[in-house]
Amino acid sequence: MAHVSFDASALKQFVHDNELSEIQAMVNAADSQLREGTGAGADFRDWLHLPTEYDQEEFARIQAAAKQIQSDSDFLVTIGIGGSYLGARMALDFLHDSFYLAHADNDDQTMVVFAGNSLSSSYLQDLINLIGDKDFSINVISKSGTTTEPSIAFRIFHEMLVKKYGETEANKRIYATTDKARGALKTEADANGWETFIIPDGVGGRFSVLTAVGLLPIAVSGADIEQLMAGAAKAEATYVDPDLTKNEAYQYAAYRNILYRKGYTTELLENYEPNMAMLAEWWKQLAGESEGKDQKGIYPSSANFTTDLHSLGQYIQEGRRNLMETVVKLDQPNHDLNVPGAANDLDGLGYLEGKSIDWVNTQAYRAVVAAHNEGGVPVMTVHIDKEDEFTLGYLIYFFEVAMGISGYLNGINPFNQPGVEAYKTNMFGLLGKPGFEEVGDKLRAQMND
Ligand SMILES: O=P(O)(O)OC[C@H]1O[C@H](O)[C@H](O)[C@@H](O)[C@@H]1O
Repeated sequence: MAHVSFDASALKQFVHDNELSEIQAMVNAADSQLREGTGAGADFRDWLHLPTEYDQEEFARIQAAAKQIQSDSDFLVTIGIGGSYLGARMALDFLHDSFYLAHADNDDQTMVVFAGNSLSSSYLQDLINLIGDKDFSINVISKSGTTTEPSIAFRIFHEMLVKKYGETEANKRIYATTDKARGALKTEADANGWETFIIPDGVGGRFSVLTAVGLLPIAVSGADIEQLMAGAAKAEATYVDPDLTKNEAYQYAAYRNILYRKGYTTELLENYEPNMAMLAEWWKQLAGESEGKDQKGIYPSSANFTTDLHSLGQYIQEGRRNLMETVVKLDQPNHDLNVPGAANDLDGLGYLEGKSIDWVNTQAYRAVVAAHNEGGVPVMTVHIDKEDEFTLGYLIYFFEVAMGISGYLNGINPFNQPGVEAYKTNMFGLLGKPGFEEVGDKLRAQMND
């Protein structure tokens, strides 16, 4: 059985059979842009071959660093935001049990915790309290080395580390993942002798989970990064033929573009497993930064089922008809339970007695697809067979390659993100960063400060 399979059978009333073959020529063109580097942003396609061409020396150093951290630390504070955070975070949720952090007192396990992904001081204080006087190391991750949120968090935990261990020992407990030559973090790392890992030039942040950015924290958590890469390598080999009848990742890209052009401008990535909520957050950056530009693009959103059927469900069923859905459906949960019997059957669930809860979950999924179809919402499904490293690597590559093709199909550069600078310039103005005084003055005048 395929580890990841794409199912468009519920699109029949929304997309005619001929439409897929009619978009094939455009897919061929997008494929050439992506594979041959003739499209915009061609310098940022090195993620395409990461699973098979990863620097083996660096991979071995990641494994060795993970072992070292596991042996000397109760916590790894992983500091980063956006592409320097979401991949590892979603992988941890996906690969570990639902109450991962509740095991923080287990001496045998190094807990990976995250900082620098918001500007919440309460969060930072809570994390400081959680670590308490336990042993910890830091993995600071930033391609640019100057992003505000991680830089502030790093100051906090760096200071805490030096206070606890002294300068020399602290320097041995800092692992910096950054650009190979440029940037503030690289300069600081070299000056202090921190072990460094590389975010390759040709890999943008949102495509970097299969570099040290994701691999080091994932390995520290105890997950098998060789299997993760093996799954991605299998996907790399699988999704090469541009023929839409043979390439399911390309099919996904094609269908979402066909639907987008019909007015389905928002896509919800959905799951039926709470530990996949962060998968959607990772996917939202991948899709949003890749495609939302030049005043166009599918708006990537998400919903967690069956939970949100009791909140967003009404809107999806009957609200404005601009929604499409992509369900990531797990076919085989790690655990299954049966619905227990009850003496009095007051809740009327007796008819489910002895049935597996996962079977109930799957019937819910099937019922929702039919209801949403009926309500005018096209639903696609990406089936995954289990929640393990191999399948996750496969799934990561499925979405990455689909996003590259999808961006070119919509006539944009999928690999830049010029729009993220606008708010930063304003923020630097308001914060009084040297060089941004004029912006600050102008904004304050507008705001009547
Ligand atoms: O890794 P860094 O340079 O710190 O960047 C972290 C993130 O922040 C930026 O604002 C970009 O929008 C993201 O694409 C990037 O992943």
